[in-house]
Amino acid sequence: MGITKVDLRGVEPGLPGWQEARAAVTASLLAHGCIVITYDALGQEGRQALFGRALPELFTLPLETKQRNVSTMGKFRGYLGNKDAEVDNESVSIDEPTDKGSIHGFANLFWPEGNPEFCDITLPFAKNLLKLEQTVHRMAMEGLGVQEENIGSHLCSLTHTLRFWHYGAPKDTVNGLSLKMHRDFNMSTLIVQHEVEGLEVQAKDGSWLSIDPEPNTFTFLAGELFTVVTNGRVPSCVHRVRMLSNRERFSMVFGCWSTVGGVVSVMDELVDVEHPLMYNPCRADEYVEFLYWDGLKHDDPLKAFCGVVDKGSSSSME
Ligand SMILES: O=C(O)CCC(=O)C(=O)O
Ligand SMILES: [Fe+2]
Repeated sequence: MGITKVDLRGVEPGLPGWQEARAAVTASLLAHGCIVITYDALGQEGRQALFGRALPELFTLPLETKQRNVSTMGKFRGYLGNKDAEVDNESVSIDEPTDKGSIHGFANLFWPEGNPEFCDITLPFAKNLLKLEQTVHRMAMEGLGVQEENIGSHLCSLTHTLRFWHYGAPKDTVNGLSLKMHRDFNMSTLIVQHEVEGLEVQAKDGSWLSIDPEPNTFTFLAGELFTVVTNGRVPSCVHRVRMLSNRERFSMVFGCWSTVGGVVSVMDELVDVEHPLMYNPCRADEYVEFLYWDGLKHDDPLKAFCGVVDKGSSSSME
């Protein structure tokens, strides 16, 4: 059994096909925190321009140039590099990629004469990914019974990044592990693969499912903040990158975050007698700091950070 794949091309609220697609999206997110989607976000030419030209060019630039990619929005937002570790991967990221100025600012770091092709492709691509992300969030919220006005304010409270990854041919030639297993600590992620396999997600029974790098497919992963807003109903997806063919790989990741300093809370409708409140309101930037300093001390860092303490199990404290 693999992760469900759903075709969201032309699927809009109120049109035929919305309810069936919503049921499939909600069921897969509840089961795995993951869904694979067919969507028109990047045509063949755009795919070739980004994966075939811009990213290979960018990642062959000197390290000092790539390290100019810094973010004012918090830890883990700019250049990330692991080239000296047991894995060979690095990435750069654009804050607010649906803004033309952000994309130009990013391109100018690497192509001082500008790169109109990169900018002209990336802006509409990021806008398409934003629309897809909003569709998936809306489907999950509707599927769980959240009211329209709360869905609207949730969608308005989000910010975005577009991260580009490069993985060298795996150093670990037996297992091909190129990015360690992890949960994303943001709200959600849409992953775009190209030609080279790698993304694997963990099913509930602990087995690993690989996601084919088919063109026009996008993998939506719920992050830990999605678990908070859904009161624990949607698990954050555990995933990793494992490349069994001896090739380099590029991928693109559209990340969704709460606003910097914004408070993330469980949605009212998702707390009831059967589903008592699981998480206290929390700030994502504080969670990132917590993970950075204390994350490794805990099996479930999210619970340690903002989980509601079960009063029944605290009797030894009385
Ligand atoms: O490159 C990929 O497919 C996955 C990247 C990833 O897991 C991440 O950016 O958090
Ligand atoms: Fe990830």
